This record gives sequence, C-alpha cells and structure tokens, in this order.
Amino acid sequence: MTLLAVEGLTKRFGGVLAAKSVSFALDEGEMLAIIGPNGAGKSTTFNMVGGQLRPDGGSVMLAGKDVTGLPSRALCRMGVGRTFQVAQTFLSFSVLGNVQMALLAHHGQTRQLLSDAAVMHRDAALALLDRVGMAAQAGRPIGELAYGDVKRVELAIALAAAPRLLLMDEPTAGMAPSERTALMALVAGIARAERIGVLFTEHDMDAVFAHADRILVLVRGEIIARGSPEEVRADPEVQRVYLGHSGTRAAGRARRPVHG
Ligand SMILES: Nc1ncnc2c1ncn2[C@@H]1O[C@H](COP(=O)(O)OP(=O)(O)OP(=O)(O)O)[C@@H](O)[C@H]1O
Repeated sequence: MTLLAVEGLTKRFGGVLAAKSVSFALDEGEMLAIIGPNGAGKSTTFNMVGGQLRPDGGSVMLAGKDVTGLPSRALCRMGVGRTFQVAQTFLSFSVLGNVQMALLAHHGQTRQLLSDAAVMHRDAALALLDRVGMAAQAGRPIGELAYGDVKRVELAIALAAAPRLLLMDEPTAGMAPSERTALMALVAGIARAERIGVLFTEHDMDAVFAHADRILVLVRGEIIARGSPEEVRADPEVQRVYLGHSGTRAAGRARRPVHG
C-alpha cells in the first residue's frame, strides 16, 4: 500500500530553486533513498516531508490524507518519525532510561514523577533495545557507548514513537564503513518486518546500493533518475553527473541481500 505520495513539491530560497516539482511515492515496508551531490535539494525535500519546511507548491499525502505544510509535531502524532541525535543533556542517562523517556513522550506522560518514570514502560523499552541489539547494554550511560551503538539507541528512540514512516537524514554520518552497512541492514530488517516506510538521504553509496529498495537521484532540485539500485547504477546520466568513477565502483561493489 502507498504510504507516502509526494506530488510536485517545490521550494525556492530567494533565487535558488532548491526543489523543483519533486514527485515520488513510498510503500509500506519500503526503503527509499534520496541521493545526489551537495546542494541538490535532498535536505530541502526531506524537510518538506517532515514538516520542518513549508513547501511553496505541491502536496504531501500520508496514507491518503493531505498533510501538506503540517508542522512536525502534528506529523509525529500521525506516525511520521525521525531519528535525532541524542541530546547532550541525556548522555548521562542510561540507555534504558532514554528509551523509557521516549516511550513516556509518545504516550503523553512527560509530567510523570521521576520515581514513577523509572519503572514505566520498562519492558517495552527493553523489547525495543532487544530489537536493535542493545538490550545487553541497557544499564550503561549513553555517553559511554561506542558511536555505532549510540546510533542503534537513536533508532530505538525513534521506534518508540511507533512510526509508520521513518525519516532518516544521513543516518550513517560519522560512522566507520563496517558499522554503516550493519546499521542500514538493521534498519532494513526492521522496516520490512514491521512494514515501516523509510525515507533516507545518504552520502555513503555502499550503504545506499546495498539496502535501498528504490533510489531517487536529485540534481539541482530535480529528480534525474529513479528506480531499483540496479537501474540507477546502470543509468549513464547518473554515472555522468553524480556517481562518477568511485561512486560507480561502490554501487557495483554493494551486493543487495535477497529478500523473500
Ligand atoms: N534555509 C536556506 N536558505 C537559503 N538557501 C538554502 C536554505 N536551505 C537550502 N538552501 C539552498 O538550497 C539548495 C539545496 O540545499 P539542500 O540543503 O536541500 O541540499 P542537499 O542536497 O541536502 O545538500 P547536502 O548534501 O550538502 O546536505 C542549495 O543551493 C542550498 O544552498
């Protein structure tokens, strides 16, 4: 089923047309990547879908409902989640405590007494941590974790809001190459099992070509190519304007797992 349908999204910043009539659709359980050179309009498009930017034109439909221009808080209540970096202030809290707080926020219980909050949603938080492979580290302060593990906890925090659509802006930025593919494999597994649609931007071509179901290539605000990783990899225009020599090598190197 179509989860997200974007039609003719347009955004102008002064003289710059950052997104020019961008249209695409995303199904439940699908991993859709937006790639393109710096300044192509990836973040702009992403932020219009996530409610951080109001489009100048076009529409965003979520499961058949028009959500164009709604702020991110409203979208969040409708099932649009986003991964955010763990705030500095929460680094001293335990991994479990952070996920419990996310669950409290999702259930509108942020005014709970701290003593109650410590026991609330404990099992659900542990289940989420188990889902991202972090249950064994539940008691540790987040500030002590390796960077790749922090990213897993951020994913558990995003999942606490039970999103139908998850937006991930450069989820693997700053990670070591081996950690990047592992994180994207984890996200893809969860997305498919739980029918969550994932829209992500990413500069790491190995991660994109190994884990996206479909790819949109944005150049100067316009989609110049779209399709499966195989189709996008083979597109001569994409190779010319974006992938170049090293990117094409990465795209060819990445082997997609076979999904049943
Ligand atoms: N708030 C803003 N004010 C003015 N211009 C902006 C603003 N945000 C983006 N732009 C311009 O819009 C264009 C698209 O930017 P955007 O950040 O969406 O690209 P991007 O593909 O995400 O780039 P990167 O890969 O570098 O993150 C660029 O020319 C950028 O300078």
